[in-house]
Amino acid sequence: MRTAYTSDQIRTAETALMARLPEGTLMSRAAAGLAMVCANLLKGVRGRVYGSHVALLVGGGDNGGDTLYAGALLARRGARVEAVLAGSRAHEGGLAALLAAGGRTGPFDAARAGDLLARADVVLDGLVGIGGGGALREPYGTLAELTAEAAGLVVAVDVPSGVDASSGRVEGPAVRAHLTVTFGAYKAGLLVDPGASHAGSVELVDIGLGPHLPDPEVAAPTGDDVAGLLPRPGAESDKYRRGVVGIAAGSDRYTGAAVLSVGGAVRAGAGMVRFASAAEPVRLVRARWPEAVTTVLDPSSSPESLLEEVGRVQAWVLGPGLGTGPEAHAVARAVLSSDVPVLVDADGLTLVAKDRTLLRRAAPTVLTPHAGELSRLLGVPREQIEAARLDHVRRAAAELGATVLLKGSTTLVAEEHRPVRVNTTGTPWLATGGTGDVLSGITGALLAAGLSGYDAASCAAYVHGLAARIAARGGDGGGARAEAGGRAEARYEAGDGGRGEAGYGAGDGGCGEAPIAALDVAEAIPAALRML
Ligand SMILES: NC(=O)C1=CN([C@@H]2O[C@H](COP(=O)(O)OP(=O)(O)OC[C@H]3O[C@@H](n4cnc5c(N)ncnc54)[C@H](OP(=O)(O)O)[C@@H]3O)[C@@H](O)[C@H]2O)[C@@H](O)CC1
Ligand SMILES: Nc1ncnc2c1ncn2[C@@H]1O[C@H](COP(=O)(O)OP(=O)(O)O)[C@@H](O)[C@H]1O
Ligand SMILES: [K+]
Repeated sequence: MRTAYTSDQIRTAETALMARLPEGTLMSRAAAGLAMVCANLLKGVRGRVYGSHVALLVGGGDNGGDTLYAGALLARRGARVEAVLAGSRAHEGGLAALLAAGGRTGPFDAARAGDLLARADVVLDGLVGIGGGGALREPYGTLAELTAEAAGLVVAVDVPSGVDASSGRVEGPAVRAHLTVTFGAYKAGLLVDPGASHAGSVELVDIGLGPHLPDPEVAAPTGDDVAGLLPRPGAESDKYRRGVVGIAAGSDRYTGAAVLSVGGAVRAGAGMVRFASAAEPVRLVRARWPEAVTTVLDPSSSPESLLEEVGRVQAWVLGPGLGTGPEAHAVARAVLSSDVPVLVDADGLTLVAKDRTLLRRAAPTVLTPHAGELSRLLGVPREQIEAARLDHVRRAAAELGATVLLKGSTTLVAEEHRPVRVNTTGTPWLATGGTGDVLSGITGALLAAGLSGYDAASCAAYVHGLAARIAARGGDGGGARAEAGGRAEARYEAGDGGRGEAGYGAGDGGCGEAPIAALDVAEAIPAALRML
């Protein structure tokens, strides 16, 4: 599990560690790690450190201090290091070290900064780290914007300046780094969008903080974690023990969502899928997935007897394509009255947003909204949710008493009193109609197999993202493994090399990926499971 923390948690841990060490030890550890990563990058792009150009953007705090010391180490190895001192002050020891090593410094001047950035092989963003707050003030904001035109690689020191380290919020100009070298522990804002997409690939430098860290705020399961949680059939298994999932989805008007949700469940390994709906979706599901056992619901039945014909299930998926009228409401009421875990998605979420009494139940509930659906559930504008995803997914879990999986560029899973789980797989090609329906089926299958809502949702998101990447790469597992992942990994191979992440972590929709249809994602689930 990759764990991540807020700035306050990091500061508390640092204070405890610093009390045991001579002054300056942590900064020198951080700077040494940073310089080593930069030296490797320079060797990659220039063949050697000697003679390369390095630009330092230096703020007035310790983030600037790290940057100056790292610059000094690179200058000692023959790099031509020039610093823009953007603050009213600069870290004294760091500045002295850089000058003593032959580095050059100067105050902020837009033309000079632009010139430096055009020449540098590597630019270090040391404007602001965990001490940052709110939108960047001038001249930091201008410098952050100028980094977009840098010719070389942009390396963020600890955190990309302009990104809130605790939440990933970005309130104004912010550095978009190819690589972030972070110290001591991952900051939550590096894993959650929009911060995550500013951070690029993230490399952790150990400064000995580990024993002082509290419980994390955020955790990103690795492929090994997911593999350890996924159910596997044993010799004693039969279809009932593996888990029967009920799917109440689709309507005469919306039929595709039902086919996709059932596909997700079948391919994710449900022991059996029982599908209950109107006549037309039942006909289509039977045609595409003959494995599913289907029931045509009689809308004139009472809520108590509506699902009687369906048979026993261990978990329900409710909502994709269900519609939002009185008949759909009756189905939602019947499903949510059951004593088994229920996943509510799509139209089911609209029904629940209008009638929160549906959520008063004893068995676990998993809600899988995208930002628009969460906006309806919480009564908060969608943009606010997109800007502060971590805060809102936590709030939803607490307020609605459910496990909440918030979909989007970084999928988050929240449950009260647990770290928010961040998904690391996926590709922007997933942003196409119907892929969420597939996710609902995968999650339902895992719930039926007995995983908790929290584990089912986070494992399903991981498998779904992995399947999408395999599908986007043409369904060839071997080819996908040979290629590197997101833009940063492709260039620096800086991923953590964990199972799945090296070749299949979050993609950027570029290199070697092509558009996918939702059914392709369902079909690629077995290939994804084989990799875990
Ligand atoms: N603690 C440790 O043990 C270790 C810490 N380490 C390092 O220290 C970093 C934290 O250092 P820190 O606490 O000095 O804060 P930092 O991130 O440099 O920011 C403060 C500066 O930013 C400025 N500033 C703030 N907001 C701003 C805005 N919106 N717009 C513009 N300016 C803004 C603020 O300006 P001021 O408010 O003072 O005018 C001040 O100058 C941490 O990220 C890591 O890199 C490592 O060495 C490992 C050991
Ligand atoms: N920019 C993006 N990058 C990666 N994944 C995305 C992005 N946008 C959406 N997704 C994923 O695509 C899926 C879309 O689901 P959803 O919004 O429910 O669509 P639908 O209702 O059409 O099925 C979710 O799994 C979501 O996390
Ligand atoms: K920074």
